[in-house]
Amino acid sequence: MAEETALRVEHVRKQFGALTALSDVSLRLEKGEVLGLIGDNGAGKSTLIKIICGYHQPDAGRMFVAGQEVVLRSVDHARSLGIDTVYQGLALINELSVYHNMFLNRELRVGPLLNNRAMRRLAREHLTDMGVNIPDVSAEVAKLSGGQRQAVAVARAVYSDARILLLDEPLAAMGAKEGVLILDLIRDLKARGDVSVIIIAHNYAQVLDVCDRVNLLQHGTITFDRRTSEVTVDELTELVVAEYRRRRTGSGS
Ligand SMILES: Nc1ncnc2c1ncn2[C@@H]1O[C@H](COP(=O)(O)OP(=O)(O)OP(=O)(O)O)[C@@H](O)[C@H]1O
Repeated sequence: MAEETALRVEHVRKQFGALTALSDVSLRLEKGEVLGLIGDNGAGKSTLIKIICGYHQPDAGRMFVAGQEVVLRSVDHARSLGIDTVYQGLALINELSVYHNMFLNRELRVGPLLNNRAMRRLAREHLTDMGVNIPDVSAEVAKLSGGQRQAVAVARAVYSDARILLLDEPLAAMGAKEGVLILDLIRDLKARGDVSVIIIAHNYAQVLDVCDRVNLLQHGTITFDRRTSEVTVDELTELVVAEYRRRRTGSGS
């Protein structure tokens, strides 16, 4: 059978000086799947995402992309393998237009000149394709709402042929309306079936709403892996709270 697992992480460990951020993390992401990564503050979620996107190198462990083992040297290297990340508020250049942002570092040209007309048209088409409503792609990104900015960042990552998309708290600090826009975008991606997504989120209701599976990261390892159809918000909350209580009372893990 063809390899359907988009990403496999095996026994990854990451140390920052004396601090063990990840002790032994293994996870898998199936093709077309949306995986929610949850865990308390400081559990190591961002560290894991930064390893998968090539920003940090792990101290131990292995990674496989579509069945092939990879040793990521950098974010660019990961990107060349179709792994792209969207960080909250970090992805775009505010002073540039929506379409310039979408073609950043891969501008279309006619000879030495920028082909603005083609970039505008393709940006518009692509955003419409993804169900993102941006009235004017020539507008500066600074003029967009937080949700629209996030949507443009996701669209850019997808447009760049990302096959594995890592969203680090895409819904944080967002209004209800903007949150819905991003959730819809993630649903559209899921419907396409060729992009696999890992989302870090603190809102368990949203995780259950949009993800196929959820992984809980606790004391440097994945302690819970379940299909979202088989778990409730209360169960997830209880798992995290129980761990928090254990730590506070010092009764070990
Ligand atoms: N570059 C770094 N240098 C030193 N320590 C780090 C570094 N990055 C993360 N850490 C530490 O590693 C641990 C895990 O941090 P990480 O940001 O991965 O957690 P998180 O689960 O994403 O937390 P949050 O939900 O609060 O964003 C924390 O104790 C953090 O202080």
